[in-house]
Amino acid sequence: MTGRQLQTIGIVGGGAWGTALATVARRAGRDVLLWAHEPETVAAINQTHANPTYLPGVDLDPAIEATSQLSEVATCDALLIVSPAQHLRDILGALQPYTRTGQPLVLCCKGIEQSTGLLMSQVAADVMQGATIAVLSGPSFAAEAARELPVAVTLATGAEDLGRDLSHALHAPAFRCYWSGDVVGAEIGGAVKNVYAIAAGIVVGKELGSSAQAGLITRSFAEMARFGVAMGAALETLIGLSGLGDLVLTCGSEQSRNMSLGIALGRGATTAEVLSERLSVTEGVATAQAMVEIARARGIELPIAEAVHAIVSGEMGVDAAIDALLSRPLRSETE
Ligand SMILES: NC(=O)C1=CN([C@@H]2O[C@H](COP(=O)(O)OP(=O)(O)OC[C@H]3O[C@@H](n4cnc5c(N)ncnc54)[C@H](O)[C@@H]3O)[C@@H](O)[C@H]2O)C=CC1
Ligand SMILES: O=C(CO)COP(=O)(O)O
Repeated sequence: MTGRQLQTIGIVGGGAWGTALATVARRAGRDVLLWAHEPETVAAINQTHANPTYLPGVDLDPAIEATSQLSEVATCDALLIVSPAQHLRDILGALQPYTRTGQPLVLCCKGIEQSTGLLMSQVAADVMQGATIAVLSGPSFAAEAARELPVAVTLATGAEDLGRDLSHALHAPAFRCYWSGDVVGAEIGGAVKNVYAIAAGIVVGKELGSSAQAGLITRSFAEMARFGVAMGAALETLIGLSGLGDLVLTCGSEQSRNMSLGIALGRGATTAEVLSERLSVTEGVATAQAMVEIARARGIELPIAEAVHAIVSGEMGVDAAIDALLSRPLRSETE
């Protein structure tokens, strides 16, 4: 039961996650219209009810329609914004003339804007002053959500009644949203876990063992918590689905594009080699740079994120970065 009219859901972004969220919203009983950047994705969804480029092997409900016009998708009651993080500003700028006051914009991308160091909600507030912003984040592989496997996520907004309404509007039998008032916390967890998933992949690619993997994930969470709290996140949120939950998922599965980049780096590939073979987005690369720049400016110590950035940018080799991490001075665990 929702308090406001959220029957039509517009999805802005026809990649794997946008398409998977379209299937979720449809199963939740909503009318769904998806905007995609590429005309061929729009044609495939409308004509063959599939998105073979970004979400192969999934049959879409024929009631899910696609459009190339932002003006059309903007007529929906709520909009899920599912672009890559580095394209968010341009897409919102193009969408802005068609949006309405009070229309919820649910940001589903996970990253920090590289050129400004802004979080996704801050980019949205910059482009669309006064917009009604929410964040959907948490452990959720697109292919699993689309196959109707159980998924639980965080839906964060400043207004609890909107969080509750959006959570109900997107609630499908296997898709659960838990609402939260901590927008910054929800987006920081989702953004920075991508950086640590690259590190976890390097551990696998270098065959450093299960003990190293557990140690790395735990120290990564310590960095996530230090960074997040300094940026205004609540620790409770970082311990939840959008923080620890997503860190555990993406540091533990080769399905993660970020972790699989790390595995390839650990086996000797370069970032450019791996990314040149991908159409899909690997958010941790740009976010690593944004994150270390923020951390340096604010005096937040993030040795693992620094190491990931040094490796993906080519400033340091994998072996040298591992040596540097292992030779850091000993310290109290909770410092
Ligand atoms: N795939 C997943 O399992 C999940 C992804 N996300 C997040 O969702 C966001 C989108 O990721 P995916 O849907 O996986 O994307 P994807 O990697 O499947 O596809 C790339 C997307 O980039 C778009 N794109 C490429 N060039 C563009 C341009 N110049 N302007 C605008 N868009 C352009 C494509 O149209 C496509 O939608 C990311 O921030 C990701 O972290 C969040 C949760 C799960
Ligand atoms: O965010 C995700 C799962 O929650 C997807 O992770 P990757 O982008 O690393 O594939």
